[in-house]
Amino acid sequence: NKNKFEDFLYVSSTSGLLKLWNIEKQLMFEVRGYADALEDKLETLKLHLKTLYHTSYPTVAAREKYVGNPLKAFKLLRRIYEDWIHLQKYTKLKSGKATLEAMKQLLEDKPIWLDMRETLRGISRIEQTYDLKPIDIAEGRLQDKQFNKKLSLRDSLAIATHKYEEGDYTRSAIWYRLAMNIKDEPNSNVYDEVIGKPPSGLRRKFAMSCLMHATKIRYPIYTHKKLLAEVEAFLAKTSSIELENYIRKRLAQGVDQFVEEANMIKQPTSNHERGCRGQFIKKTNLNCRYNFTTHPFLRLAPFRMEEINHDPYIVMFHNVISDNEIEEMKSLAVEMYNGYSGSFTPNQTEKIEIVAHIHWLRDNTPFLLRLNQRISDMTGLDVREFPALQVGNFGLGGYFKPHYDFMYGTRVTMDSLDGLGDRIGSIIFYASDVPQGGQTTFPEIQISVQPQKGSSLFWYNIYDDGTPIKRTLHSVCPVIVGSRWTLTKWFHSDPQMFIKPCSPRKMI
Ligand SMILES: O=C(O)CCC(=O)C(=O)O
Ligand SMILES: [Fe+2]
Repeated sequence: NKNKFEDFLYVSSTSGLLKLWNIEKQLMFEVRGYADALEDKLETLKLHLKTLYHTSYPTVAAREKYVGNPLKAFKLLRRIYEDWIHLQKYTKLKSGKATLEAMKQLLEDKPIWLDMRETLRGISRIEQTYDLKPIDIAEGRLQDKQFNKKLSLRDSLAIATHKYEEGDYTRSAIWYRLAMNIKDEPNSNVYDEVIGKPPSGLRRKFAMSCLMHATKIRYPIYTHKKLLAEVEAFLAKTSSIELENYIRKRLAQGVDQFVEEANMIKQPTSNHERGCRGQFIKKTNLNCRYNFTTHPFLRLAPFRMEEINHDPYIVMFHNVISDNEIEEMKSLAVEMYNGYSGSFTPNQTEKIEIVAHIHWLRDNTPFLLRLNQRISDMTGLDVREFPALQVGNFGLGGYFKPHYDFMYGTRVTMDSLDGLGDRIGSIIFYASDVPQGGQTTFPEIQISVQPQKGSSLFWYNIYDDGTPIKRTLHSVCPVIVGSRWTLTKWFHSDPQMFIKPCSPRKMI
């Protein structure tokens, strides 16, 4: 069934990636079954051989004596006349037919090219956003954590090729260089025999990347096509000895040289990136307090509220969803769909991306009722007209570009607002800790919030007079390590007409 996964990418959520983990587990089970079947056959063949001759007959005289025995001679002739053809047939029998069929079935659901490309983009996004060094990634260091996983020659090669195709020649040169330096991998003989030898021509690809990199620095505005023409013209008048010298010189220079050269045409670091790298200065004029006021019930069980920012008003509520509730949420959201990035700017040219997998909880389950009640208690806002909640689960390098949650004055129609008016506020429940990356970041006000399991983040997107608050621009940093789960609700304006607590309109 080809269409089943036409659009659904495994890599876009950890729950999708878990499916892949299960597929590989089953594949390994089948291969083991296949190997067992081969072993059985081997064993049978060896046993059969044993039934033929028990003694060796080293001399001609001994062998002549053997065939001189009528019983032995008769058996010999009959065997070759009748039996051996069957043995020959037996060798041709396919072992482990069922396991081979099962493997074929499993591989029907293998990731499609788009999945592979998104995986490569995810890795690249982590590398670039957090300014990680390729060598660190290849050796299993992500920020300050060392993991016991290294990238293989084929892994590095796939990344290098991807960078080249994406037009990042600096990094493709660095990754090709890295791939060239990977030698004597453990079990590489077995790997080469089963999977095939890794592609050759690494030196030339490295040279191409170096030349494209150098040319791009000279002509930053050139398209890929023009750069390629320039490089090919250069190559046409370069002898193979000259090229080899060039490669040696480039290899001797090391990677710092590449980075230094690339810095000459590099875009400045964005606030989103700075936020992800933990470079925002911590605000000090903020308080923690208990919210007793939005609902009478809260006088008995107040929410612990931490102010994150004053204008726009952003607060974090602590311990507002329990581990049990989170498990319940996940069990209600087994089937997940692509969640797309929507850049809600009027003249957007950017491509829409799959950023996570989502599930809309719409059924009137006890979970939904309970959470909506809590959200009302926490915020004082009315959620009865739009009770649905959105579950989100991010994948490898999953992120969200800077965007607004309001739709004010954009191409988005009222239909997509469920006819309930603009999204005046947003609340995100963090349904997991994220050990590395995955912060919710506000680039304009330079605030970055690390998800904490059980907490939630709430802010207003729009002033009481209906003006959108541009400073609510926010993004999600690429997840480096961890499984990022969220539960989101957007508050629409119309149901709040008479109850929204008045926050003063401030001029910015
Ligand atoms: O998951 C987050 O932290 C924010 C997600 C978000 O901005 C959105 O879904 O609009
Ligand atoms: Fe958002």
